[in-house]
Amino acid sequence: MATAIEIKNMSFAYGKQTILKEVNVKFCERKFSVLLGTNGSGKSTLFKSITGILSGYKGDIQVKGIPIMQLTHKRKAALIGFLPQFYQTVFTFTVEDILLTGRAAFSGFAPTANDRTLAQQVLAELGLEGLRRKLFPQLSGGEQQMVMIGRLLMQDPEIIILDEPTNHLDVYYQHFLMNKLRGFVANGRTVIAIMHNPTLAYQFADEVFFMLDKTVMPAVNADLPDLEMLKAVYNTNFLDIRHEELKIVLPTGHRI
Ligand SMILES: Nc1ncnc2c1ncn2[C@@H]1O[C@H](COP(=O)(O)OP(=O)(O)OP(=O)(O)O)[C@@H](O)[C@H]1O
Repeated sequence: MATAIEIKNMSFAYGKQTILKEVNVKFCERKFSVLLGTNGSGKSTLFKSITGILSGYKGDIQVKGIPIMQLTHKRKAALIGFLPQFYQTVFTFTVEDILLTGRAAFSGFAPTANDRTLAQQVLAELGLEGLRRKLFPQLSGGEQQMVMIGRLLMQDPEIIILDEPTNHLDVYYQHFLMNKLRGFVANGRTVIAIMHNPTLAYQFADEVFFMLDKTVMPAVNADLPDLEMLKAVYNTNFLDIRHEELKIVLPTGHRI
């Protein structure tokens, strides 16, 4: 299986605070990989490094064999799309404007007719047609999140990296989005996401990874919830509940 992203001997510190230590991990092409881990364990720091937002790391991060920092802006936009955990717009852009900014690396600030047609298609694909002329800052958190997913679709990168994509989404839209992400993979894209819900991770991902002790560990079996690993990561016990094909892992909430 070809590698989309490879991280070799990577370490990162904010000042004297070491966040990531000797991370070695490969994310496969055309797979849906999920990274689980506790708050503050370094997941976003890792993803910001993978996407070239943070550059102060030691070691190597390669995208399809090329060090991320050597990619031109346009090449990077064709390869990697990133949904950050936090975003803010100071300008009162409409939803359509926000979608069109997804094409900025390719069309500059002059969207083409094709870009506008694509925006219509993306709105339809995500069931957001009614939001087209609305002002982005006036949308609900979940609506904004779906529009930002749409912006990624406009960019149409080979590798989609998402930091907590189900943030703000209701339970229906969480499943809707996870199915969409599976669809992207079926269409040949690579998806890598940080998530906080182990049940959704095991339900939808091809590969599961854990952030533990400042490094990334792969799950031994992404089809079978690893209760011992979950316990080590989250410091709480988990119940493993089966309902037909569904594997539900439920934290008991008691600190060990
Ligand atoms: N810009 C920064 N300067 C200094 N420390 C930072 C900075 N950004 C993050 N940190 C610290 O680095 C650690 C890792 O943060 P990070 O955002 O990578 O965690 P995370 O695993 O994504 O957490 P969460 O699940 O809560 O989003 C935290 O202790 C955080 O306080």
